[in-house]
Amino acid sequence: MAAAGIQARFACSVGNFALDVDLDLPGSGLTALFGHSGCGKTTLLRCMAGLQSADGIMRVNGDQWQSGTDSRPVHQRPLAYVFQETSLFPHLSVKRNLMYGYRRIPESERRISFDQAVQWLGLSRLLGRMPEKLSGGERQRVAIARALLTSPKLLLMDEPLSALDQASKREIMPYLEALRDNLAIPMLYVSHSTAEVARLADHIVMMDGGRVVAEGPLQTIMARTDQPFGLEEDSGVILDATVSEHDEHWHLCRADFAGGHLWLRADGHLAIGQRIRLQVLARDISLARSRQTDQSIQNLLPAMVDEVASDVRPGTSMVRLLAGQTPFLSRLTTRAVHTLAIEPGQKVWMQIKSVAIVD
Ligand SMILES: Nc1ncnc2c1ncn2[C@@H]1O[C@H](COP(=O)(O)OP(=O)(O)OP(=O)(O)O)[C@@H](O)[C@H]1O
Repeated sequence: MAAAGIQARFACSVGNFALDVDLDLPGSGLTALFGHSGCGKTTLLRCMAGLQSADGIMRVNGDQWQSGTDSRPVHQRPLAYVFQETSLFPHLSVKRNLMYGYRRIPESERRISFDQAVQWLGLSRLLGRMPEKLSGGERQRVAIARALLTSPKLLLMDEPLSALDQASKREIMPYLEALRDNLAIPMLYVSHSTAEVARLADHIVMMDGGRVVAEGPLQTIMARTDQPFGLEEDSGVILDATVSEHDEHWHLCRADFAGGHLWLRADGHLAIGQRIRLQVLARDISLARSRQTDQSIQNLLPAMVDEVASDVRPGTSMVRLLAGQTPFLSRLTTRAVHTLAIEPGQKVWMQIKSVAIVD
């Protein structure tokens, strides 16, 4: 049976820059390509698309696009590419922009219906508008819907939000989350922004100097004590959780995740059953050998110490913990680690001072 997932192995040079990657990525969900400017993210997308010639292999859910010198040209690769700057046809309405690619796909090969794309991107009220009458965020939503209506098997997005202001970014995020949760095809999403990646990604590829320096599920990468994500002050884990209970009296709500539950301040808009992403920063978790109830912190979770990275900076250590299978990070002084004799395998209580909803 054909292998699921994306196999992308490329070696190429562009001027003085060399790209050399060997990736096996999930065949669905959103994979973020992350790294400093010039590390090769766009070059990698261009190789995948066949826009940049490279030696290598490209397979998408069992469909081979390239193997050695046998390489399908870009127009024979069923993918869609969304860029930072949208290029809608200025003389066509939103609806006609959307129909442009859709009409060219034979009905039997259409995998996403017109109505479905319009609904996912919230475009029903915009169909009659001309592109010049759209905000930047609306234009980008139209561009994404138009890309989907070509029925791609892979969606490539190169910094699709970077030309937008903060308000437009916030507005478009829920649509991207809906795509991540509903689209059957994989999405590769280039971004510089840790906030975007924390909110949207299921999987991360970190690049540096044309190579992959870390790769894996978001939760796993964020919980590494060596912090390949490059975060310092903001190191912490991301949890997928579900709102399960409201405590009206104390204005709190309970969010369940795979390894337990956490209480957070109830924002009126959270509905029971709603899926949310939570961030718990390493600096907001302290550890105790026993369950301490005579203190103010309410979120107390039992966990096992998985790894201790001493002196990640002078005097500061990073402790990786597991609550069930869910990893957490706690940043402690190295003195506290010694005083409490924190070591792998030990059972401790995490005292979690603050939990934030990623939005
Ligand atoms: N046509 C070209 N000729 C010469 N060098 C190039 C060319 N295109 C890209 N490069 C170089 O290749 C390297 C990788 O570029 P690439 O655009 O892939 O990086 P990136 O990670 O996407 O960066 P950014 O986040 O700034 O978009 C850079 O050093 C760039 O200068």
